[in-house]
Amino acid sequence: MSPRDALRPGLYAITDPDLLPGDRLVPAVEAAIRGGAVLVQYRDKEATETERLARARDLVSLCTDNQVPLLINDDAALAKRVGAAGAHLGQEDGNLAEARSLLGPEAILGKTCHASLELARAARDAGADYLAFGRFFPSMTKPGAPAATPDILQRAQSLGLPLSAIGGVSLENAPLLIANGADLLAVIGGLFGTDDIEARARAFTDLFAKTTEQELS
Ligand SMILES: Cc1ncc(COP(=O)(O)OP(=O)(O)O)c(N)n1
Ligand SMILES: Cc1ncsc1CCOP(=O)(O)O
Ligand SMILES: [Mg+2]
Repeated sequence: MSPRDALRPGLYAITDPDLLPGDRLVPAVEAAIRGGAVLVQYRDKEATETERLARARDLVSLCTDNQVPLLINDDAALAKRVGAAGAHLGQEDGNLAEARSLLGPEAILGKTCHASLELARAARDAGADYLAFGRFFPSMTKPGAPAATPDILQRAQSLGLPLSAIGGVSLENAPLLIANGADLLAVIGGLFGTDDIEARARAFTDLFAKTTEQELS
């Protein structure tokens, strides 16, 4: 199965260098995976290039062993260098077509669309594999990120790609995002800011099963 085919609904665990300094990174991501995370993103705007390379390599090894795709934030070239499953690109992080030609047809490429259907359409047409919206709730990690409301998830359903929701996602507000159509819950503080990462990941994961069961009954 290609990494793209492995994309399925669930918890999208995104790392943070302040919450997971140094040696805490790998065990924390391991715990998130044990708790059911379906996708991992290495996001680190603080480390040196050498540190980023080493940490990305450690995560590729962990995620490959666990058959969970690892995406690199902002940096398709680093994704290529370490053999990651793909990259997440914001509006200022370079072009999807270039990332696709660098990483190949099987790579997973995500694109930030904030709260804009127009950006989402453009991302789909440029070859994104999932569309990322948010921030939906106040975020300590990125307080200034442009705000979105859950109805954008409903409106983006027609684009036919998996939808990711980010920004202040917690166990309390996650059901609203899932009910509005989020396939992936992208979480930093609400996951890696907790004492028991595995339990929190499992609790997020269980929300997907519950919402699906409710939809079926
Ligand atoms: C899954 C996901 N969604 C949104 C973002 C934000 O990307 P971007 O707008 O480029 O902001 P930074 O993360 O680079 O600060 C993301 N990384 N992942
Ligand atoms: C990267 C990013 N983009 C929009 S909000 C955000 C941060 C999400 O982190 P948290 O889950 O801690 O709010
Ligand atoms: Mg970015």
